[in-house]
Amino acid sequence: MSLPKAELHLHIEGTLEPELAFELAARNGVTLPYADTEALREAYRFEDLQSFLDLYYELMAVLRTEQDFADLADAYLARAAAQGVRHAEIFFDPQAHLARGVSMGTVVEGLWRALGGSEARHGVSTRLIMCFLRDESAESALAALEAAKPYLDRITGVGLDSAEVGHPPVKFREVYEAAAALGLRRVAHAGEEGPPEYITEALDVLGVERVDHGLRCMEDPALVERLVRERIPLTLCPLSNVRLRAVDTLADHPLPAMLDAGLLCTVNSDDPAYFGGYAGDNFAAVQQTLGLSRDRLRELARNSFLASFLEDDEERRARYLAEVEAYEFGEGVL
Ligand SMILES: Nc1ncnc2[nH]cnc12
Ligand SMILES: [Zn+2]
Repeated sequence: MSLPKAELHLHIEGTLEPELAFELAARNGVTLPYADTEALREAYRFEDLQSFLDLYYELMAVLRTEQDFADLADAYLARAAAQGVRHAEIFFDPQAHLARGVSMGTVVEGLWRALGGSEARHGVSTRLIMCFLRDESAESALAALEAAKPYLDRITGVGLDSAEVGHPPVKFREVYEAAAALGLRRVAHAGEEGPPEYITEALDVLGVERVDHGLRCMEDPALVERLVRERIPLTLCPLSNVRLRAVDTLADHPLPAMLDAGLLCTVNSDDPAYFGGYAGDNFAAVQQTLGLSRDRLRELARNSFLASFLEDDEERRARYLAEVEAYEFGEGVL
């Protein structure tokens, strides 16, 4: 058995494994500019966030039908379940699909085909969070929010992702106000490549309840103190940080210092098909390389459920938390 955990920072488009990419390309008559899965994997050497995003958006061309999105999400849920994920709050990037002529309905209905059966098939409860692309305009984000209105019973919240530097949270003030008025929960990527000020702005201007990454808060002690005091969860993604060079090596990752500072940290996979591992792989990597104790690992698992949007199902949250406390570390994968 694996350590029970919630995954709170996961881009469903970032779970597209090379094998599925080629299968969907064949199914949809799309030609990929790579000879085979090996050649594609060769392209997974990133300099920074942008070099990853270029490939991430390019490969989305294979996602065209409801069934494609269902197959993508079902494959993720199977992998996540095998690594102890009991609850997943899943990001998707509607603007990247709308721009290719794929409708919001196709995306949401397709994802829902997998998410709706996830508890029965995989034992994983789910939530869906639509992200705005911060390198696109606020008007484009508002149009995506408008297109999502018929599907709001399936969408728990909004997020903000894509190229961070030069696109501060304040650009999306009105969009987040509109999302809040619709009853949506709010999160945003901040402090991955961008400065600590973006984290403060996401909290103060966008009203986010959780910060995705938030790594660079460590450059500002007053901000760390505030995040600790207000119990703001951070969804860290250690293997992503190494692959996108937010840290030099995993051994340099500030996770232990962040936990020592009292921050409410969680460990997640971000875009596991591209960054070398799913949720359990990220836990195993930080255990092995950063030497986290079992108490720390249990704390990370506990935090993941505390930080999750399970307010509408506190009974379930309590059950998951009890599973974390009862977990016995052994030979199994984390
Ligand atoms: N790590 C990341 N940062 C920003 N945008 C993303 N979109 C997918 N993965 C992302
Ligand atoms: Zn992310």
